[in-house]
Amino acid sequence: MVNDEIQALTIAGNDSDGSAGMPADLHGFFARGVYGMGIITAAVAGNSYGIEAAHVMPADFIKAQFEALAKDFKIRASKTGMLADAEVINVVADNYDKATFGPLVVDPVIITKHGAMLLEQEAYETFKKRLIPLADVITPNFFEAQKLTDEALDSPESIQAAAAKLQALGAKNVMVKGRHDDPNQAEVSDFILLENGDTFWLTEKFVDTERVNGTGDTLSAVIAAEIAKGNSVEQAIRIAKAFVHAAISNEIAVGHKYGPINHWAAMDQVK
Ligand SMILES: Nc1ncnc2c1ncn2[C@@H]1O[C@H](COP(=O)(O)OP(=O)(O)OP(=O)(O)O)[C@@H](O)[C@H]1O
Ligand SMILES: Cc1ncc(COP(=O)(O)O)c(N)n1
Repeated sequence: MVNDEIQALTIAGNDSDGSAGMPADLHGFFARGVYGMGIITAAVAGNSYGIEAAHVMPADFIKAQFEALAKDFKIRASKTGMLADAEVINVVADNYDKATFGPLVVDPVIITKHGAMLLEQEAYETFKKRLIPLADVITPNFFEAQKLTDEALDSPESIQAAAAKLQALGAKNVMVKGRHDDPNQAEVSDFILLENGDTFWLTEKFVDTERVNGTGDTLSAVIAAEIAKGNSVEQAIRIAKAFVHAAISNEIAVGHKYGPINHWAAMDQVK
């Protein structure tokens, strides 16, 4: 049998409530017509109120997952999510071979919207040194871009400067996601710096909802899925932004507090 269905991989943590981490990534892959695989790095015990406990996978087990996949599949693009600590970052960087796993989208998962730390502070330098140089695309949110660049992001110019710094650290393409923590804001704008130096802003209406778990996970997964399908990085980013916006704009009633986004609606609305 020919091994030619389009295959993509997420290297991420599982969130038990399905709203974020690997489940959100796999929903994103599925919605974009790509077969999804997952190397699990950690698991969190979470629900729509927050995260209650976390467990990190042993490094040799993470390595075993890379080895198992490398023997069998033709993966066209991958993404990273929660990496937890320096040991996990090192094992991912040691085993990430682009010829086998394709271009890499790095979503620097550092802290959840609701304040749970998903990457140890001692691991930031390892993340910069080992993971950012592997990134074909990096998608920090506002807070993560500040942490990784030591820039205070308080103006469009400072956001552009932070993106340039991340590119200087080795990421080919950079998407710095805009703030969305003011209920009175009208829009959310993300800044994109491409490998060839081109830049643009992507702006959408701010959606005032608490159901935004897994937005960043889904965005980076859809970027990986679209790259796997052969789209350019710019096309992949534009599709992912439209997909996540549609998913945020159509609430679903799962959980009592901070719910997941709606991948079904996005699947119908974004072709
Ligand atoms: N309330 C909102 N209204 C409109 N767009 C939003 C809203 N929240 C997030 N976005 C958009 O969703 C995308 C994901 O960004 P976000 O900043 O939520 O990622 P993140 O914080 O990394 O997410 P996660 O914590 O799930 O990893 C971006 O394009 C962002 O502009
Ligand atoms: C395993 C895992 N990975 C990533 C997130 C980010 O999620 P959020 O959308 O809540 O910030 C999460 N909550 N859990």
